[in-house]
Amino acid sequence: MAPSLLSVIDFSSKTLNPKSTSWATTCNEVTRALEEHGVFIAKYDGAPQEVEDAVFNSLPDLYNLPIEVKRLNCSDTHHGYIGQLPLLPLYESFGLQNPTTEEGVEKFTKLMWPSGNGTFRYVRVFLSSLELWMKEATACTAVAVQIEDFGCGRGEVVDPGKVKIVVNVSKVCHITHCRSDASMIAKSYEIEEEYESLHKSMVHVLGIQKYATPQGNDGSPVGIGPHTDKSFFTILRERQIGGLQIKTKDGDWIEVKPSPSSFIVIATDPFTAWTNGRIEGPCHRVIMKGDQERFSVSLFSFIKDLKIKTPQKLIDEEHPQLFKEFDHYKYVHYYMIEGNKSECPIKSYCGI
Ligand SMILES: O=C(O)CCC(=O)C(=O)O
Ligand SMILES: [Fe+2]
Repeated sequence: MAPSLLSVIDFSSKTLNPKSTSWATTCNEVTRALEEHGVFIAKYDGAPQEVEDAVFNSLPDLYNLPIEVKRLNCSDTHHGYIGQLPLLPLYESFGLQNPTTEEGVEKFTKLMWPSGNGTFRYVRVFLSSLELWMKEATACTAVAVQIEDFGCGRGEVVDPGKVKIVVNVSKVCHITHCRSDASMIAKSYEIEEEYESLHKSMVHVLGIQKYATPQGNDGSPVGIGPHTDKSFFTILRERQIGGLQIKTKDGDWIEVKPSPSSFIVIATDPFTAWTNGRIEGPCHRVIMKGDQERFSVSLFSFIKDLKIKTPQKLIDEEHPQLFKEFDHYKYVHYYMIEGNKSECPIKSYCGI
């Protein structure tokens, strides 16, 4: 196992000041980390510990429900309940649709606990703090892509003036929670226009994963096997157990060390296509060790009713277009049906 070289980037609100040069530096760090490993650790203390405890403490209750109740969580977009898979005996997961809305969490809670569950509602509180941050993180990535577009390479100092409009807008979102300022971006840069429309078409699913401990001495420790994510972006939180491993471009596995107030941000297949291959979704897996079961929650974003298209500005003679535009849900469906047999499903699906 290679030592962990993953970047830890501080997103706590004090350092997120769009007027300061530290914001532009953060954007650069994000780009570099994502270009290198497709993943980074985001320090963010905006989700209060009690809320997080409430969320994770309510998860055993969810998994202790009878199997026929768990199976009530079905979905036509492959985000229902998964469990009892002979090839993945340790793994179970739920997909909670629209988790950042009150209705989404309410609907799921009623389905699982018709007479209510007072604790589970904290999921929404937890996610609203996470969602604010996620807006910043994805905006930050868009800014980073844009910086590259201005010809500023790795490690160079970025002129903050160039990223001002985008940065200000994302901060406004952070404060007001609204996106009425989109036209500002649309006027400025082509890539921002495309990013904005993607952002408007973004929906979320909360993945709630449980990994049991391996059975007996010869039980396989594989919680979930090597895969790349099919969401547009993944933000993951786990509970101090460890076990997530990321494959580097050299083929080594890096263990992601659990740490408090941290989220793991993972690029994905659709993100690879959107950035014209600049940022690749990394292969990752979960290997269980020790005798504690493991829970994790992941905020997966998806693009609905709008094709994902590489921004024109990321295509030139040096960077010819690598992917055709595609529908995100059709790609997910393709993956579930046949793409999972391919070495690189996004290339097989829409590669040029
Ligand atoms: O639980 C984890 O740490 C990873 C989960 C994961 O990779 C996924 O759900 O796609
Ligand atoms: Fe994953």
